[in-house]
Amino acid sequence: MKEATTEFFNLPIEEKEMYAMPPNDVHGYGHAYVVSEDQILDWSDLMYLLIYPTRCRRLQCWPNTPKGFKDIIEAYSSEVNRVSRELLSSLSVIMGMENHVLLELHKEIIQGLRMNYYPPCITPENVLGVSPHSDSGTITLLMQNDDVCGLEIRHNGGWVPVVPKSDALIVNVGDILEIWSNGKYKSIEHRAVTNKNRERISYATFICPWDDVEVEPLDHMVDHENPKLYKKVIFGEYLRQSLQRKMEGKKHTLMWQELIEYE
Ligand SMILES: O=C(O)CCC(=O)C(=O)O
Ligand SMILES: [Fe+2]
Repeated sequence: MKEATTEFFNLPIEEKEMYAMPPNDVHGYGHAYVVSEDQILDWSDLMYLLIYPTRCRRLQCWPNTPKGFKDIIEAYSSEVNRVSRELLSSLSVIMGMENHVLLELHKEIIQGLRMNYYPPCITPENVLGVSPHSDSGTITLLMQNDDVCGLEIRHNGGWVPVVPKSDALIVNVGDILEIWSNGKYKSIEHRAVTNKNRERISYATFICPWDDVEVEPLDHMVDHENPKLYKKVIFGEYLRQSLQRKMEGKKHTLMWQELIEYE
């Protein structure tokens, strides 16, 4: 997976543009969160593919080069899908439910793969690879290069690097798990910084509920001491709203909390 993806991003731009993301779309090769002509873009390219359910795939966006890349993506993603189902099952138990509950709440898992490519940057202090944000789904499973740092998480008002470990996936809590758990598990604010000498690639698999799933704090996570903190959202609408905004850390989740206070 790592070799094939590196080869893909190192192809001439004309070849990568054969898979270009259409305007107002998220599939294919391009750039995330482009919301205005005059914004400063993040120092990265990406390739986004919807993997599951298979009937939703846009196969014309799946790269033909390098040879066999499609099969590699398929094999990698089906293993990550297996791991994510195990994680949802354990999380259900940790949250005091039967092991199938979180998976069922998704109706059908939507799984997306975002491959982020960060070229070296001669002035890394002036740009970000990815601006601060939290992921919108339930959980994210992230693989990164073994030997190039870049990912940082927000902790105590500062940024802490997540040092790569070979053969390890990083699991991020996303906004939907934050809502279901009524804020017990907070989605993690994170960003990626760039590097002067080395390119870096990361592979983020987003696990999300089906588009029309209504998400709100689970009944048993709300009680006298833990009043309901989030209002109900429809996942698809929530996702589209967050894609239309320039990333600004976790401001969007705070916004709903305010909404509920004023309701
Ligand atoms: O490159 C990274 O480590 C982070 C990527 C990321 O946050 C994302 O794709 O949502
Ligand atoms: Fe992210």
